[in-house]
Amino acid sequence: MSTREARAGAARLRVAEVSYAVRDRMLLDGVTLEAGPGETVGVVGPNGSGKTTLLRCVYGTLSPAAGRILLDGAEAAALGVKERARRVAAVPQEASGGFELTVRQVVAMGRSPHKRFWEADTARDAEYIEAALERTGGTALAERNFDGLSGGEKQRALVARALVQAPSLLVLDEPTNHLDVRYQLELLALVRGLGTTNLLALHDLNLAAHFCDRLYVLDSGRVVRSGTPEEVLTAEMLAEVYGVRAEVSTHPTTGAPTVVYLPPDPASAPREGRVSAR
Ligand SMILES: Nc1ncnc2c1ncn2[C@@H]1O[C@H](COP(=O)(O)OP(=O)(O)OP(=O)(O)O)[C@@H](O)[C@H]1O
Repeated sequence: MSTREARAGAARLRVAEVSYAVRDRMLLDGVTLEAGPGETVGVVGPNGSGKTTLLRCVYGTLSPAAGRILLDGAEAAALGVKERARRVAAVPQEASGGFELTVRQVVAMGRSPHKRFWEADTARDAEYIEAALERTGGTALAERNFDGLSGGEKQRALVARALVQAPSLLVLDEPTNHLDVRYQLELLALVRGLGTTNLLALHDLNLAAHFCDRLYVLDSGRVVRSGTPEEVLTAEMLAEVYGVRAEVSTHPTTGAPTVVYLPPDPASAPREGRVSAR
């Protein structure tokens, strides 16, 4: 059975005017975002702009101070923990400890929202697990200790765990961070091909252009641009939001916008809070 067959459907996500503050600092300030069923939506923006905070609010490890998060029209906060986990699977940025579990055991944990806590794994669970391991290139890692894996291998195991959860919304925070270029491309193609609704934080704007249907740009906790990659990825946006010079063209083979970064103009002063060019 493929993970595509296992999927419960694709969710409609609506984030409406969500704010989140720590002490008196607004990390998210009235963020509104939508992802339609089956859409792959990218969240981009400079370091510290609020991407991880937003994703955590969506997958439920943070509760927004204001605003609403709706899954297929239902308040996410009102869903039970297990029901939310049946609908939303997350691949967080930092893999926490594997508690000395094997990769197969870590991946199997993704089935738990679908089971009673005393229920043993069934043959069907095993099929989900094998299919997810295979699709993420993790079959050969299955009996390895999770804590002993490289960053990229851990990332792939966590994606496999999210797949066996059979979510209708998949939330991935910098999923390509530790991956070599082949796995970056394979992983994003896999995620896009699942048919789930996908929300991804990405730093690589060329990958975002190629794999996302729409993008939201965060800056200082606010959405400052949104639209198709063609609409959002402009030299003007890169200068304004990231403080970099860039040229954007349409790739002759893929047809996607392609960003080429230029060295900083020595005549222009560095942006406040940014590392100056050496
Ligand atoms: N618990 C916290 N207490 C105080 N500040 C926090 C806390 N969590 C996050 N922040 C701050 O909130 C801002 C947004 O953080 P967040 O991790 O959401 O950004 P990001 O866009 O994901 O960044 P990056 O691209 O570096 O991963 C940052 O300035 C961060 O330092």
